[in-house]
Amino acid sequence: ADDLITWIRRTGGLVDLEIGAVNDKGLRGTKAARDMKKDQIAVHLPAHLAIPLGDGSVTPEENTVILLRQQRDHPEWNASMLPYWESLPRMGASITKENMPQAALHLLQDPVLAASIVVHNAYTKNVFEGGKPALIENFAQELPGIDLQFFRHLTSVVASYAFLFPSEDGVPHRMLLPLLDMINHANQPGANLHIMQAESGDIYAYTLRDIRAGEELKHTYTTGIRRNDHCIFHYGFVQESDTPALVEQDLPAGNLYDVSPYAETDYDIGGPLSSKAELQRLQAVLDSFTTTAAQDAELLQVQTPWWKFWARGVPRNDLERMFVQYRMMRKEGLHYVVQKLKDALMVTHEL
Ligand SMILES: C[S@@+](CC[C@H](N)C(=O)[O-])C[C@H]1O[C@@H](n2cnc3c(N)ncnc32)[C@H](O)[C@@H]1O
Repeated sequence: ADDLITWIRRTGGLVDLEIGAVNDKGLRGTKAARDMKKDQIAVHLPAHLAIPLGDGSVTPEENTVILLRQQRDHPEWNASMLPYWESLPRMGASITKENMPQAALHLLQDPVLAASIVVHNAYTKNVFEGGKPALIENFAQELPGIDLQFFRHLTSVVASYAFLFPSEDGVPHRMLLPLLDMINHANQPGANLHIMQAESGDIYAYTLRDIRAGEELKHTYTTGIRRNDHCIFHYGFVQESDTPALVEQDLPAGNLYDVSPYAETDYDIGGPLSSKAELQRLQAVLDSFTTTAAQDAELLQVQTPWWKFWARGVPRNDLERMFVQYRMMRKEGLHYVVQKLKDALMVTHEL
């Protein structure tokens, strides 16, 4: 952390934050080093430290090939970026759709999300094996030393660490941004930082409100991850929310790639989704699970006796616990909305 911060300062940047563990699981993130006022600059990253990748439509696999070629073709630049490469997560520490282990996917109790992860895993492998000849025909020949496992890992990092910014030509473009990619995500209104690119190309992270020393700094990632199915798929984590929330695919017109135009408030009395048909649809989703939210909560209890580890369905590591937590929170969201709908339909005498 110190090397990275020193390097950025030495190369013309400004850093006014700390890097460290931000929760009891040791998640790495950033914190305010002192009390900060609204509109203060926490990081100024000079344009020359940004690593440009493809435009917004380019896949993480293609961006990874772009990055590997850049490293190979510009050895001096590659060496100068060493503090950044060293700050990136080691193999096994970044888990997303590109490299998520498949054996435990059934714990999600979400066949659509599980299948999409399997398909994406296969796509990454296919690119590595030359299935997209226009991109790269033979990894071993062109980029010796890069095996499938490393390609999956780097693609996962590129997918979950790159930033997407609007540009003057109207085509958004992606970049890797040292240090700024250590800042974790929060949905609005939980974020306290905003990251933007100035006309000069320099990038700034500035405070959205007053922040106390030691508070974690968070910004809202530009890849939409408001809901947990998107969050697991693209970033490999789940977010807790104050009120139980639905996942994207449980909302009409929502799926893993599209954001639904609806939200929980649309189930309020008189709202566009306040109907008996919606109640039946959501109740059917809830009834389709093989465990209840309460049973899931029990499985997640930390003091699981060792002998229960061998019982079927008990999560045995952080990834498995996250999968169980995902399905538990999904059910809680469904319960919450089903109850809300029942109340609304009682009032309007539709139930
Ligand atoms: C751009 S990185 C952020 C820095 C990262 N925590 C690290 O140690 O390098 C994105 C990754 O951080 C983790 N992450 C980001 N926001 C999070 C949050 N609110 N809760 C838990 N993990 C989060 C996820 O693993 C995600 O894929």
